[in-house]
Formats: sequence, C-alpha cells, structure tokens
Amino acid sequence: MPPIQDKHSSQELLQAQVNLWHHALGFVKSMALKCAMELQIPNTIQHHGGLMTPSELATKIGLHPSKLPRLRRLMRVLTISGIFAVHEAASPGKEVVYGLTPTTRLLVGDEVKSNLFPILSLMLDSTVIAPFLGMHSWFLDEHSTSLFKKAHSLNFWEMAEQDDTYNQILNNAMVSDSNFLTDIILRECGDVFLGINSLIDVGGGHGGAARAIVNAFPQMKCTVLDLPHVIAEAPSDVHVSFISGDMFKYIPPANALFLKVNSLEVSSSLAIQHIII
Ligand SMILES: C[S@@+](CC[C@H](N)C(=O)[O-])C[C@H]1O[C@@H](n2cnc3c(N)ncnc32)[C@H](O)[C@@H]1O
Repeated sequence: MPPIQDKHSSQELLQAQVNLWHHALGFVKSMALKCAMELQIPNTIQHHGGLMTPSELATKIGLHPSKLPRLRRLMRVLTISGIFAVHEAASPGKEVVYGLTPTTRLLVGDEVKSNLFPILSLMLDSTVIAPFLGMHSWFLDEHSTSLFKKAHSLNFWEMAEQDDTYNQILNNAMVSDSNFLTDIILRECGDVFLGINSLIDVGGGHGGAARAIVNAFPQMKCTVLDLPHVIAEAPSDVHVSFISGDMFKYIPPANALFLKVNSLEVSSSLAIQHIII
C-alpha cells in the first residue's frame, strides 16, 4: 500500500492532523474548566457585578502578576468554547472584559436548584477521571464489568461507603443534579405525578428530587430509599422520609416508584430489570 502522503493533498493531510490534535488535546477543555472552577472564577466575576478585566480578575483571585498572560490563555480556551463571554476592549490599549454566559451562570446560582457546581466538581474529580486512563486494559479484561472498579477496586457506591470525603462530594453532586433536572421535569411534564399519593425514590440520595416533587405536590407521601452510609448523612426533612436499605433486596410499597440512574454507574441493565419486574 502506498504511503498516505501519496494519496492525499497537503490540505487533506493537514486537516487529518488537526483532527488528531483535536482528539488528543480534547482534555485541555475540561481541565481548563476544572481550573477555572477551582480558582473560583465564575463566582468572582459574578460577585464583581458580572464583568471583569483580566487584571482585576488576577488580583481578586490572588494570582502573581507574572501569571497574567497565562490567565489570558486559560480564559481564551474558555471564551472560545462559550463557557465565558469576552467583550472587546473599549479603546486601544485597554483590556478586554470577561463576563458570564448562561453556561457559567449554572455554576454560580445562589438557588440550589440551578447550581451545577457540585456535580461538575464530581465529574472533574481525579477519582472519576483516572479510570479513563486505563480504558484499554479494561477492554482487554473480559471479567471486568466496571471501568471505575477496575481502577479503584471498588465501585462508585462502595467507594462512597469507605471514604467520607468522597461520600460527601458524591451526595452533594447528586442533589445538585437532581434539583436541576427535577425542576425541569416538573415544569415540562409535572402532570405525570397527578393523582399519586405515595412515591418512593429508589436510590434517592439526600432527597433532592423527592424534596422538589413534594414541594410541587404537598399531599404526596414521599420516601427516599438509599444505602445506609448515604441515609446516615441525609439532612432531616419533615416532608420526606428516609429509609436505608438495598434496592435489590427490598423496596417498600408505594403508588409510584421513581428511579433516576446514571448510565455510567449501571454495570448491567439486568440490575434495573431486577428492580422493575
Ligand atoms: C445516581 S445516584 C442518584 C441519586 C438520586 N436519585 C439523585 O438523583 O440525586 C444513585 C443513588 O443510588 C444509590 N444506590 C446505589 N446502589 C444502591 C442499592 N443497592 N440500594 C439502594 N440505593 C443504591 C446510591 O447510593 C446513590 O445515592
């Protein structure tokens, strides 16, 4: 077979190389977002009235002046991808101004139902990222069903049971995700809950979804079932009851069962069938 260079134009070869670069360096986007969150950039801009120059931002987040050009580069990655907005300098010699976008506003909302900071922090945590570095060996291991377990020797939930800090990060993340999504579910198709007197949220974590549902339907008796280490840390609530247990062993009876799972964690669709049947 002739070398690929002989079959394609220079333009096509350069385009193919760019494609490879995009894939190989795709992680830079997520690491830039992680860095901006850890430096509290979205909050800082919000608390400064929504607009900030690079110099103001650097000073406020405590960066050494020598890091200013790097901060501009970081923000360039994030403005090009629409995470932050950038407004041109008012006049030559003046600095550009950074602002928030609808995307970054989801990371600074004071209301818990619209603040996705905790779930993003979990997604960008090294515990979640590290397993992807070993994806090839997971593929080659016919006995391994979970990428996460292959990396940590524990699955998502076992890890939470053993590590208090991780348990807290995970539970806060789930509440943040649930608050956001349940609000949209209630807005778009809330009538599916009409006429239901009792509901059990299976694997309901700290009750983010259950609390939103019971707020919208106060007559409903809502119960959350989750693993003991999760329920032990759940905040008490007069409108939602919490029960600790294993969903694969027992689910208390109710008019309706609410189950919100993440495909990344479900090692087998058979497990879900086991609950539903
Ligand atoms: C993706 S989280 C969803 C949490 C909650 N539904 C929410 O949206 O905020 C899945 C939940 O299932 C729980 N879980 C996992 N295995 C379980 C089991 N065998 N029995 C009960 N709960 C379980 C986890 O502890 C976790 O809180």
